[in-house]
This record gives sequence, structure tokens and C-alpha cells, in this order.
Amino acid sequence: MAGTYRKPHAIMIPYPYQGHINPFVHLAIKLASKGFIITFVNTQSVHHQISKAQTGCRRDDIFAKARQSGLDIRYATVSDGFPLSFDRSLNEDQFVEGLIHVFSAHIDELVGNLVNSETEPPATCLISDTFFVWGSVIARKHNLVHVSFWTEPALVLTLYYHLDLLRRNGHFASPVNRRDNIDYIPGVKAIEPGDLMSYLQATDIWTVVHQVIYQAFDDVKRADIIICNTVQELELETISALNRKQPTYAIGPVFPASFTKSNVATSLWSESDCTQWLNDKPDGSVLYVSFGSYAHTSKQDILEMAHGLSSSGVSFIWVVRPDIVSSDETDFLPVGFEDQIKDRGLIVPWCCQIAVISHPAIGGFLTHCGWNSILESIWCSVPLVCYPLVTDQFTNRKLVINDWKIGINLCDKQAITRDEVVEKISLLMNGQVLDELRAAIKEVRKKLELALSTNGSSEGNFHQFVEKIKTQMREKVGIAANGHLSSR
Ligand SMILES: O=c1ccn([C@@H]2O[C@H](COP(=O)(O)OP(=O)(O)O[C@H]3O[C@H](CO)[C@@H](O)[C@H](O)[C@H]3O)[C@@H](O)[C@H]2O)c(=O)[nH]1
Repeated sequence: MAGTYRKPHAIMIPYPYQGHINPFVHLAIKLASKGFIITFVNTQSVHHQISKAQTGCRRDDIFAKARQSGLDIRYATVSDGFPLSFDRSLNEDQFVEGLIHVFSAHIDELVGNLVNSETEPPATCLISDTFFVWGSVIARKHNLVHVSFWTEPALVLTLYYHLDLLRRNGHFASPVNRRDNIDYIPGVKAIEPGDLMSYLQATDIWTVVHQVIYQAFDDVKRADIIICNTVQELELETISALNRKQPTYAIGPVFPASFTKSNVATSLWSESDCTQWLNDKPDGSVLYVSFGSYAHTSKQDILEMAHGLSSSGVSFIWVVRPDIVSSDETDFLPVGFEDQIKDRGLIVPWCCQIAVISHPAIGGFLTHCGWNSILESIWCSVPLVCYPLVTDQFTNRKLVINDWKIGINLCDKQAITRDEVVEKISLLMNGQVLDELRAAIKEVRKKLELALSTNGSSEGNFHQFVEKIKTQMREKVGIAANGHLSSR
């Protein structure tokens, strides 16, 4: 086959959560527009949920429209080992165990078929979510280039990557963890233990999620390439330090090609349209409140939040996911709340967040600090109130408040009070603090814009990353064909 040009064919597998599916889909489109063939894999359950969330039309293949526009993105769905009716949110440990042991076996089979396909250009690259513990194992077995896609800040990746240092220095997995600053992680300025990811602050460190963490951040060390949905200028030292270990490229933010419109359905819940409601509100007057797709909160916190929002006097849109407390606890808003807030507050189960926060009426975002929400809010220059709940959200808050100064904190402990909610909303939506936050977020936004411009860092890194994959793919094919490097 020497001399013949084969299109590069990459298999992409996101972790089956909204905050991971979104950047994976946008990256698939970006790679396909650079001439890649992509086989995008969702779990059957994710596919079913996305299809159900689409009103009006049934979509068996979420990339059908993208393909009509000339992109070669194929779509495959694979069982995660559980029936569609299984409640993955309520039984997370079991679900995550399934992703480790059963989903991986199905993926192994699918990858084998795509690699050995005789009629199609066989796949030569696997782009898998860093949280999967088996990415490099499957890639190596099938002789694929392994790209680990990290959908959180580089700071979070590097903290997990150096778990051994945290352990050795007594900041993690000690009978009593040290409380002083952590100042020995390469590329990270001193960081407080309270800014670590929730799993590293936990007392029980033998959960299923911890098993994932121990294995996934060992596995990532064998990836050929790491790509991060972040921006070099925002995390320069961290990215450089990671790069000294393994080829690491900051290619973010990975957004839809046209920011507010995507021709690929990704929402796991039906989106309520908030445009009409927002059109009637003055510019910058509405607070958007959302805790993302994954985190849960207590019924008590929801009550305090509701009373706080109601007493604040500010107009708001509040995304109250049906399973926000738990999927078997659905009656949690205060009695008569919706009547009480009338047309000042809009409660929706889900919406197109990007469309909402791009609307000029939005003036602030009370967020759980999911990484996508932070990137999207920066892009729309909307300052933040931080209310982290779990995982990387505590570390992301540190970036928002301490490093970039584009947001304020809701509270230090997890249980909130209505008074704190009123106080912080009023700080965010009025007065001098708001002016300072707005000025700061505009500066950070400029960095994102520059990074994404033709000569910007993310575009440059993306280009280098693509070239590196292609070179490594050619090397793999050469090795496979000849047992040594081909001279192509
Ligand atoms: O009503 C809504 C709410 C959210 N979104 C979108 O859903 C995504 C949510 O992502 P993110 O803000 O990152 O939150 P999570 O869904 O909670 O994301 C998970 O994945 C992220 C990336 O790995 C982590 O940073 C988070 O902590 C983790 O909970 C974003 O693109 C939002 O635009 C909507 O479209 N509509």
C-alpha cells in the first residue's frame, strides 16, 4: 500500500455524560472538516435519551445532518451492559463498574471490527475520554494511535496525574491529610487542599469512582497524545509541565462551529425555549442558574436557593433538572413557589444553555462550575457566582475566583443559606463588583478569542495535533505492514 493515500479514520468515545459528549461532538466535527473519517460511539442509553429529547423528529443517527453537509462522520451505538430502563443516575456505582468491565468489552469488539474492516479505510486512531480506564489497552491491542481527550482544565489533569506526589507528601490518602498548601506539583503554583477535586478531599478513598481515578490516570500515561479542552494562555505553566511528560496540546475551547447553532443533537433532555421570555427583559438584568447535568444537591439546598432567588428581587432562569435531588425525589420546590415568582422567574427542566447565556438579557450565571459552563460563560462575557458541588468543580472555582477574578463565591461550605444567596446575587448583579468582574471577564474572553483565531495557540496546537496523529498513524500502518517503519 506504499504511496497510496488513505484518509485518517479515528474512533471517538466520550464518557456517557453531557459535559463530555458535547466537547467530543464538536471535536468530531472539527476533525471531520480537516478530512478525517470519524466513527463516533455513544452508549445505546445516551443515544436513546438524546433521541427521546428531540421534539418533532426522530433521529436515529445524530450525525445525519453533518453528513449531508459533506462530513464523513459515522455513528455507532454500543451497550453499556445495562437495559435502557436501568436508572444510571440512581445507581452510579454499578453503572461505573459496568463502564469499566462490560462497556470496554463491547468497545473492544467494535474496534476490532473497524480495524479489520476490508471495505472501509480501517480505523487507525482511538480518541477516548481520559476517564476511561482502558483507552491505551484497547488502542495497543489493535495497534491504534491513542489520543486521550481531557474535558476539564489542565490543572485538574495534572493534579490527578501526580496523585503519587500528593500521596507521598501526605495531602492525599493519609490517616489525617495535611492542610497546608500544596507547592510541589510541577507547573502548579501553591494550591490549597480545599481547592482539590472533591474525590481527593474525601475520607472514603475506596469508592468505585476512586478505582476509576487510580486506573485512568495511570492509563493516560501510556497515551500517545493528550489533548485538553483548555487554552494555553490560561494555563501556560501547567500545560508546559505536562508537555515535558507527554505530548499535550491545549486545543480549546472546543465549541460548536457556529456557537449558538449545532446541527448535531446532543441534549439528554428536551430543551425549553427561553427566548421569548428573555426578549421582554432589559439587557443584563437576568440571572441564569444551572447546576449542569451530573451533580446532585440536597432538598434543603434547593429550598434555600429557591427562597434566596425569590427574595433577591432579580429576574432569573433556573434550570431544575428532574433528577437534581435524586431521580426518586421529584417534589422538592417550595409549595406555591412558581406562583410566587410569577413572570420574574422562569423554571425549566433543561434549555439550550449556549443560546440562553448568549442572550443580551443575561447578566450573571450562578453555576456549579462545570468546565463547559465556565468556558461558555467566558465566551459570552457573563460573570459567575460559584457554587461547586462535586468533582473538578472546586478546582475550577479556584481558577475562576483566584486566578482570573471573573466570579465570586457563593459559600465555603456546601450547605447554603437563603441570606447568602440574596447577598451574592445582589453583589453579582449590581454595583462595583459587577463592573470589576465584567472588565476581567472581557480580558479572559479576549484570550479565548485570540487562541481560536487563525494564528492563535489553540488553532496552532490543533494543527500540530492533527499532523502528529497523521504521522503516528502512518508509522503504525508501516509497522503493521512491514514489521518496521515504512519509508512513506
Ligand atoms: O440546561 C442546560 C444545562 C447545561 N447545558 C449544557 O450542558 C453542558 C454541561 O457541562 P458542564 O457545565 O461542564 O457541567 P456538567 O454537565 O456537570 O459536566 C461534567 O463534565 C464536566 C467536563 O468534564 C465537568 O467539568 C463537570 O464537573 C462534570 O459534572 C454545557 O455544555 C451546557 O451548555 C445545556 O445545554 N442546558
